[in-house]
Amino acid sequence: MSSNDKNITWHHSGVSREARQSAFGHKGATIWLTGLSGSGKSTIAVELEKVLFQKGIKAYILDGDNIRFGLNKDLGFSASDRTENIRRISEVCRLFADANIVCIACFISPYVADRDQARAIHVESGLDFVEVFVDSSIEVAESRDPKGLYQKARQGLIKEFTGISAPYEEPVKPEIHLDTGDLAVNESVDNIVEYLTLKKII
Ligand SMILES: Nc1ncnc2c1ncn2[C@@H]1O[C@H](COP(=O)(O)OS(=O)(=O)O)[C@@H](OP(=O)(O)O)[C@H]1O
Ligand SMILES: Nc1ncnc2c1ncn2[C@@H]1O[C@H](COP(=O)(O)OP(=O)(O)O)[C@@H](O)[C@H]1O
Repeated sequence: MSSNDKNITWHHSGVSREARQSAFGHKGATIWLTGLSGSGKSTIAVELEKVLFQKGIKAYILDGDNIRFGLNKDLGFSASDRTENIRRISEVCRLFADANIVCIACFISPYVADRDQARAIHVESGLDFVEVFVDSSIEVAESRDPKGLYQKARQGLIKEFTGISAPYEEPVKPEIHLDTGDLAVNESVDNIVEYLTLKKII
């Protein structure tokens, strides 16, 4: 069903993107962190948000666990629920980026097609989308196990757990690839900040 079949109309803002960029002194964008549970997405996001904030850049984290407390509390971890989770999040990220915020999205987002769709809706709106592969081996992620979830998954207490009993499709061509088994948190953050600077997003 097209939008017109539903009798809905797109309303345009009276404030241009250029005016927002000029007022904020930087662009909006979505930094999309993808990786296994325990790979370091949230840890890197928190440090990145602090660094950006200290530079006067408007940044905000959207994190998988948090979003699942509210907006997506109706969704579980089946493949179709994960796809719907990422679809909704992608739309929210687009709104943040359009509002000229640097939106830091931390979601396992295990499927290439879902991440490609997230990228596509940004590109069609003329917004930057930076895919960051937060890469650690399953062994490293499991040894960290900050929430004890791998242990529960191994015991069969959590079904469809990513990396154990559900798939993770690695990014094909991410803008940034961080090996968190090798890089310290501040080095990962520096990598992202350097990229944003190079691309004149900040
Ligand atoms: N079955 C299963 N598989 C993976 N993760 C699980 C599962 N059940 C609960 N959790 C917790 O949910 C967090 C992942 O949510 P996401 O919204 O990022 O997942 S997804 O992108 O829809 O795959 C994930 O957060 P992170 O550890 O920060 O990645 C877990 O805390
Ligand atoms: N180099 C590193 N980069 C990121 N996290 C690391 C690193 N080394 C150890 N850790 C630890 O690994 C855990 C990663 O957990 P978290 O950030 O919640 O991952 P995710 O959000 O991907 O599930 C944290 O306890 C963090 O302190």
